Amino acid sequence: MTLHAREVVWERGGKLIVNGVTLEPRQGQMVGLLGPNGSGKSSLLRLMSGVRRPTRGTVLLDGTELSRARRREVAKAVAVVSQHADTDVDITVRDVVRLGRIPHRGAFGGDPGADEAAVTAAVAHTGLTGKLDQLWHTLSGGERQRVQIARALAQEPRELLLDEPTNHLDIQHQLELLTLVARLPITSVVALHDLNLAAMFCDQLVVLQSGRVVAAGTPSEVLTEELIARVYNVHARVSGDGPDGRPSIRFSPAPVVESVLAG
Ligand SMILES: Nc1ncnc2c1ncn2[C@@H]1O[C@H](COP(=O)(O)OP(=O)(O)OP(=O)(O)O)[C@@H](O)[C@H]1O
Repeated sequence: MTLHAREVVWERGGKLIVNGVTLEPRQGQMVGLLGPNGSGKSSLLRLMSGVRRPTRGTVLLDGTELSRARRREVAKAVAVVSQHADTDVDITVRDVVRLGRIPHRGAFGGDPGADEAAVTAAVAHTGLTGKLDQLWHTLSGGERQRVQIARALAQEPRELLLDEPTNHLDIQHQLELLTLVARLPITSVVALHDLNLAAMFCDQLVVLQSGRVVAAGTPSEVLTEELIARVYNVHARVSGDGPDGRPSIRFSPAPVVESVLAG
């Protein structure tokens, strides 16, 4: 069993932002959530993490509706890395990563040895060992993103929800992060904009458009020239010469409108 969304609908201001989405990742898989800006990826992740409740449909954790599950059990099982984590408080990298251990603390405290081991491993995996005492607000955008990922890893979740985790990272850290997530023995759902990274790392892809699933399957099944043209409105060449024969996508520049060039 794992974290499943069944026919979820989320309505705001009379608009169906998520419109009947079913997402049932298999245990241990990495599922890429694709779609243009505003297609509902972040909203769906918020429904799956329990931050928002669906208007209709259900999100199930091990078969129990998320809203009925015990908060601590959800917090232990599901870790979230959202796009816009920020704080003005003077807090160090170590403090932020330690926040991931809160769900593991019972009424009589947790296991300090296990907490420290989880924090140390998470920090090492994300290449932050030298930065433990640095203040959060002095970090670069990419370093902050890695700290949030370290916090999620320190939580030792079974399910990991990541909203565009690579958007501030340089190419080395993008590849390292997705390699790490792909190798973790947990289920992950990752919203991504980079179709080549999605093709390279994900087991399954789900494509949203206007809140609906318009394609789902393996990267080779989903990432076709026809789908990319239809959903993203761009021309692309797709070949099978990515790593392990996965799709590799080469985009054509967009046609430029003369009036834009004229300023
Ligand atoms: N609380 C809200 N109230 C009203 N509209 C909302 C709310 N949250 C999101 N939306 C709208 O829902 C749509 C989907 O937003 P969402 O952030 O889920 O898209 P996304 O696919 O993650 O986009 P991006 O790729 O740009 O991050 C957008 O049009 C957004 O303006």
